[in-house]
Amino acid sequence: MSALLELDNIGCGYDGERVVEDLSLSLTEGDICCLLGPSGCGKTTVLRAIAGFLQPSAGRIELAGQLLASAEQSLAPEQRRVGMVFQDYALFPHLNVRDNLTFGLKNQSAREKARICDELLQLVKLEDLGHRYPHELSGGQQQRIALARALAPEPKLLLMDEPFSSLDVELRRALALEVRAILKERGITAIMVTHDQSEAFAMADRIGVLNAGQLQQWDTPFNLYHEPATRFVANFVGQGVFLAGYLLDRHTVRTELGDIEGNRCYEWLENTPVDILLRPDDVIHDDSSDKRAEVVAKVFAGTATLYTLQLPTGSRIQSAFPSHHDYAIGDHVGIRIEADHLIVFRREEQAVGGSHYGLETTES
Ligand SMILES: Nc1ncnc2c1ncn2[C@@H]1O[C@H](COP(=O)(O)OP(=O)(O)OP(=O)(O)O)[C@@H](O)[C@H]1O
Repeated sequence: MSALLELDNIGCGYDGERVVEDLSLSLTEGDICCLLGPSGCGKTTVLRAIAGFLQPSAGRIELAGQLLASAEQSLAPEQRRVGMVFQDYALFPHLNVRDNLTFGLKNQSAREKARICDELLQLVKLEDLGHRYPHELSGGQQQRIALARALAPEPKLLLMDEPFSSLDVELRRALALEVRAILKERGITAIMVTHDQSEAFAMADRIGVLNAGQLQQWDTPFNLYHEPATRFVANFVGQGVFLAGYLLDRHTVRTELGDIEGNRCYEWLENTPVDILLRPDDVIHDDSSDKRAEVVAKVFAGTATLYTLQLPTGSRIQSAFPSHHDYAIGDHVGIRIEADHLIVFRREEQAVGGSHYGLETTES
């Protein structure tokens, strides 16, 4: 599949101040992507630049080979064939659902508009509500109508800015999956902005993680979790903690939990100080293990309980135990590490000898 949208080193901001720097990404036709990141990192700013509400001060934005914007020129929003769904639905309160849906259709006959309307109402499964006014619809129904309205002019690209954030958690999840199915059915290419990871994971083929206006990684949900490219992504996506250690050889990290061997080769020298990312599913409950840790916090989550465990040196790790193992704060539990995808980042300090990090306590 070819790239539909290309952002090439764009920079943009407000009042001469750059908010987004050197951002490049390429979106394949038919893909749904999410921009994910903490509040204020620039997600909406990127969306506004693509929609045409903000002109980039550097770089180029192209859609299907056509230049949408650069520092020198900018195509008007209505000429871009880019649809937009907003957080607050933005339906016209004085128009009923059918009139909302056809509002943006200027060149079609009444008959053609009626056909498009029927088709879209069927797509979002609200066939019987065409006569209702926005205030007579639930939040989820309003957002489905807002989606249908954005699809009516057949945009090449759909942008959605936190489309589910006004809805309660249960409805958000359900609607995220439903909207994904609708977009896939129509082969719509879309970008959604969210700061909710589970929503991004449920919706997206590809996720861009932003921090302070910089794209940290543009990847599949699987790779973001298992192969985070930066410390920020490792911290921001999923759960887990860093445990200090140093490189024993090119495959093995020595930590206070013993020597942990991963499935890859590191290019750093022996004794390089590193931090190893341990996800809760890398730390396995094992009563027969001689590695012990103290339970210092626990969060029950149905099928599993997330324990925060303190090691003899005071370092803390997390582990998800099946929830029928019920331990109390202060209990000591056996653990072992099972980490195939060993995620390691170099720690910026002097190389160390073998007696650091309380390793004496865990070496046999
Ligand atoms: N119209 C504006 N004028 C000046 N600064 C702005 C304007 N809009 C946004 N900003 C600033 O630009 C930065 C990025 O804002 P943006 O809305 O893109 O963040 P975001 O990642 O979408 O955040 P959130 O998740 O909170 O919506 C913030 O520091 C914000 O204060």
